[in-house]
Amino acid sequence: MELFGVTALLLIVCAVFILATIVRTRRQETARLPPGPTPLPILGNLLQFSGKEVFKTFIKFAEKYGSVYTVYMGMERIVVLCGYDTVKSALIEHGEIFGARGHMPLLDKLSSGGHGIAGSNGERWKQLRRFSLTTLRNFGMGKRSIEERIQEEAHFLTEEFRKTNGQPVEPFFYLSRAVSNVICSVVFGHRFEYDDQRFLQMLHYLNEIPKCAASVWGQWYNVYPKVMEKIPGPHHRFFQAIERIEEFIREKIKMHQETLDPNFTRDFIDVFLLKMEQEKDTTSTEFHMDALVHTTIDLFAAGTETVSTTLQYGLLILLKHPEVEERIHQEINQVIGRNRSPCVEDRARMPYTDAVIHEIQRFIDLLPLGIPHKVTQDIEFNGYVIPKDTTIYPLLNSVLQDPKQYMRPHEFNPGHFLDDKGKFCRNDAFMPFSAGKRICVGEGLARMELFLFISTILQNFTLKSVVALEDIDLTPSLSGVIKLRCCGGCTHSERMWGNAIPFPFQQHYSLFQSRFELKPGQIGSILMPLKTYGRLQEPPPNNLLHITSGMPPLNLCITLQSLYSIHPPLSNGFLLFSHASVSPSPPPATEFSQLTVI
Ligand code: HEM
Repeated sequence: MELFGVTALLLIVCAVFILATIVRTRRQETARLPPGPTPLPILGNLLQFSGKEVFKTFIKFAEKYGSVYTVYMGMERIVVLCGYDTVKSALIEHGEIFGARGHMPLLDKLSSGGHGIAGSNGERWKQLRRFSLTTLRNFGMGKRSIEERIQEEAHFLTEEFRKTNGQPVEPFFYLSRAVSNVICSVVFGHRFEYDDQRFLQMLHYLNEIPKCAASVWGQWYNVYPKVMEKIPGPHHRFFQAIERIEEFIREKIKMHQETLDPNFTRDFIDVFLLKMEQEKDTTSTEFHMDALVHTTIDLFAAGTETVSTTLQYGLLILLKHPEVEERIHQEINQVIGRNRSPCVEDRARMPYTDAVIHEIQRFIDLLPLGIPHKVTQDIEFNGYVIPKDTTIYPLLNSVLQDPKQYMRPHEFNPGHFLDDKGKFCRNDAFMPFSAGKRICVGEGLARMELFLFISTILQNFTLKSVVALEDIDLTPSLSGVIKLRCCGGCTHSERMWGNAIPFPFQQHYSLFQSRFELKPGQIGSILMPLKTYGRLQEPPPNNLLHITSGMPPLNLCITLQSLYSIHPPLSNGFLLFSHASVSPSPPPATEFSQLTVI
């Protein structure tokens, strides 16, 4: 009995000693880490986050713990960097150490465990990034420059707008095709017709990626990937989308292999295939089939959704600020006129337009959290020690809306990029593309596209809102890793994605009533997929339901209700309230056509 008592006592002493050692080691470790909110076991600080606008919680923490702090997303330790000075110091001054890609399960899934540029590190990342930048640059200077490809596409886009003949249109529907065609032309060597079924399928799948990243489901997946893999939910659409995109890219590569001519490289894939051939005997080569597939996916995906969402959001902002749009029209009139297409050189002579585009990007703050980095070694930073391999969030939102850098950070104000003489003025805290070693590969291309598309659209059309300006809501409908802002019914669709719980029909009903009025003789179009999501393997580009005027509102609602009850929304394609109508007549010599937006 006595022996038992002594053994028990010894065990207790040992347990207390071990526990004390663990607590001491953890204290020592955490004492040197940046401060932060106290985490719970397993959950970390998750309960303190607002599901919808994660970045706002990050900003709140910064107010309490300072510009460098530690949070735990589940069990993963993350050091968050806030404000221009801190982010610049890390990504630029200590760029070598802060320049690695951090852990992000959605990205790992997209890059199939670290192939491609965005998800890789080390020698693989260096080689693939350098190769992609050089190849993109060479295409820029080649026979048919990237600028010409964008001009051509902007022309197709305005022609498409014109074809709608006064009917309302949803700009995103068109913008994503046009933008994607630019990167397709560089990567695959050709553009697609706007009604090409395969192309539309791919756009549908591409659209699932940001939607997942912006949704609560995507955020949970980023924290508990293994658990979420097993739980059903809309995030599985993302996995399916990646598989389909990968199949498509592999098909394209196969076609390229069959027709490859070493003396005439048509596009990015051709140049990569030749590089693979050159290095086929080098055992350490990074140029193999998986790298080609995933680098192509990176360019195709990153090159489509980012720019088209920026354009879509940008048009909405211009709608809300007609005085800004008017000044762009004046600048277009003075510098470009009506008889030629806008070109990149015009940008230097159009400071106001340039400032507006910068301000659009700053204001919409597309990737508020940035994309995670990690540190490649222990580093003493701002008085703290960040251990090797810690995931880093460079909070781009805190840079783009840093009150020390921008006069009125939460307002849309092109003056942020203009001096008192109206000249364009740079601001180093303009970091929508991030900064340092990992800065966006497509920055140059994206900036060219934003300028050429916006100036071409406004050279041909004026935007007109059919709702009161104060009813135009610029709040993003979803905001996780990426902010999404869609319009009209799309907002609903995005919210559905976020919550995955169907909204009661009544809400749709009131939305229709408030936003969609059919007048006699007028045709309104509602873009609506007719297949169920469950059965839907392909996007439904042509399954558009056109509801003509004269249909009694009741009928309209019954039709929608019955469709809605069987068909949960699936993408931008669902119930997209038309957003703009385009004047059918060619532009008069001195005036612009009208793009009426609801
Ligand atoms: C408005 C448009 C765009 C925005 C706001 C944007 C923003 C960003 C941001 C914030 C990053 C993360 C940088 C970091 O890790 O710190 C990034 C990375 C990247 N972007 Fe973009 N991007 C845009 C357009 C494009 C385009 C058009 C392409 C394709 C040509 C592209 C390709 C990439 C790639 C490949 C990466 C990964 C770079 C790396 O990990 O080294 N992006 N982008």
